[in-house]
Amino acid sequence: MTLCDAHVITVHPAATGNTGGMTTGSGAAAGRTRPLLLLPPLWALMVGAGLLITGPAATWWPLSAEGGVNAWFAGHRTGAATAVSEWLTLVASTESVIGVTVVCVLALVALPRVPRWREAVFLGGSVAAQSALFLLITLCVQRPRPVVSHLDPAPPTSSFPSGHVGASVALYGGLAALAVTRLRGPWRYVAAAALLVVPPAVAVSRLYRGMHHPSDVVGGLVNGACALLVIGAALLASRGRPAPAPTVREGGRLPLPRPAEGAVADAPVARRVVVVRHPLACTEKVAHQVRDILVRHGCTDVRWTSTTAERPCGDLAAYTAAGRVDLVVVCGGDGTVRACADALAGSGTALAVVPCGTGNLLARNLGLPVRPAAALEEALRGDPVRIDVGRVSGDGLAPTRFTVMAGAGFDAVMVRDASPRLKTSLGWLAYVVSAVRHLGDPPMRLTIRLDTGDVRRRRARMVVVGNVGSLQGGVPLLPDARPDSGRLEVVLLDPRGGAGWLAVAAHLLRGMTRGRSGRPAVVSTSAGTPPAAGTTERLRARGALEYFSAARVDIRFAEPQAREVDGDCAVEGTRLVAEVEPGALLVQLPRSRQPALAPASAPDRSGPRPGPSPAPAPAAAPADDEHGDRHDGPAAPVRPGRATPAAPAPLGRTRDVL
Ligand SMILES: Nc1ncnc2c1ncn2[C@@H]1O[C@H](COP(=O)(O)OP(=O)(O)OP(=O)(O)O)[C@@H](O)[C@H]1O
Repeated sequence: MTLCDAHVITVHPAATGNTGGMTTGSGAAAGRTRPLLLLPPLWALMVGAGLLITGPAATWWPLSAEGGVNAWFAGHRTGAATAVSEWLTLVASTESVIGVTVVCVLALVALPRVPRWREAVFLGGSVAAQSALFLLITLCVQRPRPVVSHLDPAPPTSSFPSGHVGASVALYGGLAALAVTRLRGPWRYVAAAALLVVPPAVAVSRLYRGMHHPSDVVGGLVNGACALLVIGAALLASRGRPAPAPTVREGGRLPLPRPAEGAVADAPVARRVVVVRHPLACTEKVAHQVRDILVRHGCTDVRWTSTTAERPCGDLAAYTAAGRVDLVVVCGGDGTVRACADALAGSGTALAVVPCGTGNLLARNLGLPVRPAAALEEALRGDPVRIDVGRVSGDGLAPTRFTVMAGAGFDAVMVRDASPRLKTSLGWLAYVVSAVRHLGDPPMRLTIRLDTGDVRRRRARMVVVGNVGSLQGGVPLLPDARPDSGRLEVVLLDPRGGAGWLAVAAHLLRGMTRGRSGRPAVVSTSAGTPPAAGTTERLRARGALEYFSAARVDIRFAEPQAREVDGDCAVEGTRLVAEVEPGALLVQLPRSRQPALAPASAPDRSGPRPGPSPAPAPAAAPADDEHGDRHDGPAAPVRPGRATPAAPAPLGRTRDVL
């Protein structure tokens, strides 16, 4: 089914998880792996060359002159040259090559905003393929080491081919290839040139140290280069230069290419689509992919709007006000998704997330692929699903909606103080760096009221109210949060000393490894008093984490505190009120993320449709809180993009560049 015949379903509570990596059709994958078939003939050729060198051709020129070359190097050894050659040998030693490869592979997966799985596999695969070829060749070819004094202990393997040289070609040549093809700017050529110097330098060092004949190092160069070319052809060749970026005109229709041959079979008729693009987060390449995917899915009426710091969902409100919009494709991070969700909640227009941000927590929690193109492709093949949104307000904080989490204290200062430069280079690790700086911040004094329950006094370093619960890496901050639960989950963090922080870390790590089984048991916190009706509360990690669940949460701080909404920082204030709008947002989700689908006739929990009519909200009886304020249940809904007149402050941009 495609968007054309979409119906409304509800998301299953377990529809969480995450995938990343490559999405390829089986035919394309088969074509791509074809170069790997070259490896056996390459091995045979190398073995043939080795047998020739050690057999009939051993006395032919230039092989007959190889002993002279080794003797010349041995006769010209100096202290400095020996030290340099020792260092070069170390750079290409088995331990170094394995260590550098592992670090680079991990960095390729963990550091970029979107994990570079293909590049990581290319690098690791090239080094592994080279090693395998080397070992298989030395099983068949036995060549003694040169007859000069050796500066290294001679390994038991054959002198032909050089393992050090082969490994250095695969590793440093592979890094050079990645630098040229995946980095930008002129300095990438400088980096590549520096990396490419390593293998020849290692080759000379092996001759100098008397460990190999010249033909051995040539064999090593050929071995490493062949492994690199074969694995590169299998993994990278099809992803060469991106096609020219589309001309995405603000508000304009896109020039429509003819549908590609691989167009989806059941492509719908023209659909009215608005693409909201954060121009700094969503690259031209991704925009181009989005355009092509939409075309393949038969979406011919596509309007693009760019966001700005002041208009975080661009002209979306104008488009939805002007007429029917079937789908809003959001190309940005959680901040852009939040702004669009705020405009679309209760409207019946579906939203598709193209994760282009640093955190992309909504996409991760909904189990969307983290690669932007794959996320859109899968979403368009799926169905619109209703999820809850939270609605947050406070002193100086205009009522607005969130899809992930809102909070105050530690997480808010972490978001506020994350360096824009580090976010660009390290991605979400920049938040970790910022968090470490605030580990010693003093706790907040606060009161919390759940639904119409009692006001509880607490101290905490952080309070987070979540619609979904996982942070980057699957850290289960709110293990019971479900985007369709009709409730919000709350956590108070109050670790006492280093032991408290360790207990929190251990608890979250256990939750990561155990997944859902790590959810906390329900316990009463107030000496035998059962949880109030409709709310639960739990203490975990030696009391450092306290969990609550409610449809409405009212938090007041003794002192003004930093606050954040879906990763955008808000002005400091003394109050944070959050309430759930059950099923208010339609999100296009892949079928694979919907283990159990409710029938198409599932009741629409979002209540009223767009416009000024009130959105649904949990029933809450009027009540006075301890400050004497009257709550008349959930507040009236926020009109998309509207701020309350009470001098609200807009959510702040936390970085200048992405
Ligand atoms: N053209 C622009 N120039 C500068 N800032 C912008 C622009 N467009 C949007 N913004 C700001 O970017 C923020 C949203 O960025 P983004 O979508 O990447 O969210 P994020 O919160 O950083 O998410 P993530 O953590 O997933 O990266 C909003 O604060 C918005 O005001």
